[in-house]
Amino acid sequence: MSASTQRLTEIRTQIDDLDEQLLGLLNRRASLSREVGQLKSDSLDIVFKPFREKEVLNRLNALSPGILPEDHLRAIYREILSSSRRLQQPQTVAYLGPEGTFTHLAGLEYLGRSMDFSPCPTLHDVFLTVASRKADLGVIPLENSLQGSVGQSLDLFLQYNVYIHAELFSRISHALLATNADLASVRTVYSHPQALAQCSGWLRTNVPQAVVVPTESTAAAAAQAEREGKGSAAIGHPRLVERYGLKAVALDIQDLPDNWTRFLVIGPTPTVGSSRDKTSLLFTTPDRPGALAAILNLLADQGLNLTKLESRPLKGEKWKYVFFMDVECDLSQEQYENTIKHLTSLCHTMRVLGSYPTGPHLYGAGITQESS
Ligand SMILES: O=C(O)C(=O)C[C@]1(C(=O)O)C=C[C@@H](O)C=C1
Repeated sequence: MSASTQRLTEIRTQIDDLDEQLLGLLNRRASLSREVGQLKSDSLDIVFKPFREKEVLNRLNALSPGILPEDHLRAIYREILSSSRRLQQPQTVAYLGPEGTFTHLAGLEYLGRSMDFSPCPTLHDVFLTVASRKADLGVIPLENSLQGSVGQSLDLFLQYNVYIHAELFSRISHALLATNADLASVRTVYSHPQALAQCSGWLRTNVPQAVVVPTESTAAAAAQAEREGKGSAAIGHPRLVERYGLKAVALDIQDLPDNWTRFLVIGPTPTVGSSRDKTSLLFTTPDRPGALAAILNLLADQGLNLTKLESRPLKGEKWKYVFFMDVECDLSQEQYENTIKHLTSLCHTMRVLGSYPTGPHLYGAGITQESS
């Protein structure tokens, strides 16, 4: 036996030994998690605690000697936490399907593979499924760094009593997918309106002859392109290639390379407990001069930073608007009780959509980076 073969045998024996220890430790962790699950079920508490998960990940990252890269540590723990949640109680996650949409892939990368992911044909169905408690959680796209808000998602918060539990940012890289690799033969390009808009420059330059047709999702577009064959293409995640038997005719076709979508994890009940980083609010203002300014001044006086303020038309009431606001602070804390009361008195209607931790930035393939 050569020296290197002997060393290899020694190393593998040590790895086996460490794996045994890891197995024991993972089982002990699982058993403790089950106990937490029992306590939660006795007090009707929610299984998914994103702030605690962020705390676990950040603490380990700070303690890590660094041989294992941060991204790997986070990816491994994503699955440990996913399994831990499942041991407490299997969780169904509704998402805008079918399989392979950006929402699905972002949800998998954030929540891990031990969740029961359940596709919904429309965003409306995701909200309905969560609000009617047919799913424990839902994943929805909220806004894109190039195209702005997904108006439908904002509007659906008005229709359904669902709450925000977590957010995540996912890098979006689009591909043109078709059964046939010849760009000149493309007559129709299908995709979700957001994806079509994010690639509009590329489409104009590279397939000017093609008609663009919106679909409910990028994966639905891929299925359509596959059904129609030659002459049809779809825009979506390159991974749709395997699911729908298509070719990736062009990669990275979004008009700007740094293309990110912010997704939200929603649930049927509000979150409670430990301190979170930000709060989302939905409100309407009285129809009088300075109504919005009074709200903004109140937050400014408290030293609270706004990270988003967007108005949407109030359906059925022409030229009236509803505001969606993100505040960089956990307004559910007791110290903000008076601020919330004051805010509510300044609004016509006001709903706290949730307080939650600042989300990680996901780069695909399970490698993640936490935002600062
Ligand atoms: O601390 C909890 O509340 C737990 O349920 C434990 C645990 C974990 O495995 O660390 C599992 C699920 C939660 O989302 C957060 C953390």
